[in-house]
Amino acid sequence: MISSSSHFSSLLFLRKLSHTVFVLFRMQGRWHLSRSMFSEYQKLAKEALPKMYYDFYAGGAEDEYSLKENVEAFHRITFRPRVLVDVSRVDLSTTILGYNISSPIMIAPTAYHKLANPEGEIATARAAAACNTIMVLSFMSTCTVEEVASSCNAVRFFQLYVYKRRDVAALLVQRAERNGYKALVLTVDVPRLGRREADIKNKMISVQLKNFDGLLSTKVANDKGSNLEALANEKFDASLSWEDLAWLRSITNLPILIKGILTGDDAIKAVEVGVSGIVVSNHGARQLDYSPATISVLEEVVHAVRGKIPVLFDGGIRRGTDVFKALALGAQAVLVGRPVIFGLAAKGEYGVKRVIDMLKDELELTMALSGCPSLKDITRSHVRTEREQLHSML
Ligand SMILES: Cc1cc2nc3c(=O)[nH]c(=O)nc-3n(C[C@H](O)[C@H](O)[C@H](O)COP(=O)(O)O)c2cc1C
Ligand SMILES: CCCCCCC(=O)C(=O)O
Repeated sequence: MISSSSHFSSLLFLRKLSHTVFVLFRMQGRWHLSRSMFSEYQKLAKEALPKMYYDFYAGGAEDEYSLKENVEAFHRITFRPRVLVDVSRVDLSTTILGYNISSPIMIAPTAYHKLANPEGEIATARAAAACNTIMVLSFMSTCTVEEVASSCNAVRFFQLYVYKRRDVAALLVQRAERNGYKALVLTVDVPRLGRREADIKNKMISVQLKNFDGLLSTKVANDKGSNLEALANEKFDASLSWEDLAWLRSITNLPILIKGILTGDDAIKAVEVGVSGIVVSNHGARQLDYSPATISVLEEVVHAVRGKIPVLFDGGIRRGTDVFKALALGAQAVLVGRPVIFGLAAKGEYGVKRVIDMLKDELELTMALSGCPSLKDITRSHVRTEREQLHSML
């Protein structure tokens, strides 16, 4: 990782290769190739994991166009920093749905943490507590709702998929509520599972999830392709629609956020049905390939919402600069998926904490260098989007 250092006598170029930003720099007379901390954790995760699991975590849908775009669209946004602002103290703290957290960086819901580390979601939750941030526990968690709740004092939200067996979804919601989860995050972009070709080739497994013991089986074992795809086809309710928000509200008192919004039109509907927030997300590019990079649609959604509910964001966050860009374009906070999993696979709870701390440190530096002592100082005019750059050339 490159840190601020006077040892660098030259910095040759920045170039994008897949998810990795390489910087060739000259230090003490020799050329070195550096990579971001994210890609170092990704590399460690790849070494630590069986290929099937690594491919599941890292992969996207079909051609993986959106997977690359989620990351690369950030690279096309530049800064408009302000100088001579007192940044001797930089405050990253914020409030999400009334909960104070140390920075606007939260943990996205991701499935199957025990495939990355034997402690599973408990390790992730403990890292969230240590970083004083919010973890969104996946509906497809390998630890139970109760185990994660009793493992630490992290503020936890619970992500919900709606199974055809609505009674099972309702039971999980009630267990989450009883165990102190503070909000529900309804994921709406998986009526069917995206075509993840690595998982199909690897015949990705689906394990029995303890949350559903005694309720239904989540283990599918066939050798025809992705068992996850088979499970989703068997269990997920593809008929879920806007009308079902009323049903969800009738079974819980928790605030409901909708995750998976990509257009202003759907954002307006979300406000109309009365949810407490939305997450702009394309599911880490694992569902509809050629869906837009999430950062490229954030502003459209923010404008449509007109400040009525908080807009959260995920997809492609790999650097503190990415967090800053999302906030400048109107997100209240961001969620990170793969970086957390790679931290978990590489170094367990410590790895997750390191990944979050690294993003926080980078965000703090970005704020200082942009002249923003607090999050409210980050404005739209601190970034220049690709469209603005093109416009200025006309
Ligand atoms: C391995 C993996 C598993 C995921 N599982 C879930 C899940 O169970 N529920 C959900 O709503 N989203 C899930 N997601 C999507 C994430 O919540 C999030 O939208 C995405 O990872 C953000 O992109 P990023 O990985 O580039 O940070 C998953 C993503 C990955 C990579
Ligand atoms: C049976 C479907 C499993 C989905 C696994 C979690 C998820 O959302 C993902 O993107 O992967």
